[in-house]
Amino acid sequence: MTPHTLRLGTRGSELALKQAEMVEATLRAAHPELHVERVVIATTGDKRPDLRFKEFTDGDRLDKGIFTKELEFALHDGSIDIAVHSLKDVPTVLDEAFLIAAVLERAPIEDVLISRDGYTLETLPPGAKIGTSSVRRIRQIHWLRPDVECVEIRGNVPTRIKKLQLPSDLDAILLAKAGLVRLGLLSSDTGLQPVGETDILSVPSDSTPPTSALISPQSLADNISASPTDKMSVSLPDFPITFPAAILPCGKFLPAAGQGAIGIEARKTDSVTLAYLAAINHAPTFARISTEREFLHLLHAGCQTPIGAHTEIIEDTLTFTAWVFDEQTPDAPPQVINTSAPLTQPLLAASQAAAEVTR
Ligand SMILES: NCc1[nH]cc(CCC(=O)O)c1CC(=O)O
Repeated sequence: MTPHTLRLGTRGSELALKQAEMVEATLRAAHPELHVERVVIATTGDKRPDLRFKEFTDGDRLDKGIFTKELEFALHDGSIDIAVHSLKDVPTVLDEAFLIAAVLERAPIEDVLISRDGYTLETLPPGAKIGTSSVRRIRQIHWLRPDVECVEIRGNVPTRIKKLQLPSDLDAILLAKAGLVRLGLLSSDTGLQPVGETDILSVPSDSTPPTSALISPQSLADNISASPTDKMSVSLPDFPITFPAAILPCGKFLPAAGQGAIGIEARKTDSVTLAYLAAINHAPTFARISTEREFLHLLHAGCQTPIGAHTEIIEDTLTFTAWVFDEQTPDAPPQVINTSAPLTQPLLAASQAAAEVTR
């Protein structure tokens, strides 16, 4: 019998191809008999790297699907069976013929500040210029550090990193940790060690004081602010400069809905494909992204709306935090919303949160 072939549509960026590879590997592991064929499709967002996000319009409305539309055309005409997306780029309202049928296990969801001089959000000098085109990142930066300036940049992940090279008027850029990890560009700074390890090693073996006495409050503070989990570096192959990178913890800086998740879109009527996908879906990730995307949907928001969203699963409970910035009032602080719901009811955490938003 000839094996069943599943045609997988993806964008052609380095990150998209990496993510397509991950989906292919997961499908093959679950279905060794399946033949997966890759189809690379350029999207409007890829074809016009010169345009700013605001300049993509569909009729007179902002085009929300610049990285997804062409993949959906191919799903429609049957030239592909599944479309692989960075879920945060996928509009929350899909064509009624399609659904997000599965997600892979989520990567880290944080944003990362990459700079030439090893800045953190706190140590950026006044007047520093930060490259990002995301309204969510711009509003959070403006709120947390009104004295620094955001500058629009576009391009794929490596292109943006290279924009930090001198002569550049950028002091830092913001990117998602997920993309850096998937492209293998992020590494821990080896000079930094976790709290405890260095101090304990320096103790003579014949004395055994309690470990707490070995670490002064100051060294603890230094270690916490420079722990290897939040101080890292970014380097590109074939590029001479390594840039320091600071991970922005989710308690301080909120990611986008769906950040770090890879979504697989399929035709609702294609039961054969849906069965293949059901077997690879990562249920906890699916619950989390369902809350995050439903919240945006209820607020009629897209990826170009200034909203930060963060879910966590704690035992059988899904907790949700959202920061909603008012689009009309650039200096206003966000509304901060916290809800939780049973893990089995992710949409409830979203509807309760949406009901709390006043506007
Ligand atoms: N809008 C671009 C985009 N879409 C997904 C990612 C990164 C991977 C992810 O968040 O899943 C990026 C780049 C970035 O924000 O740094």
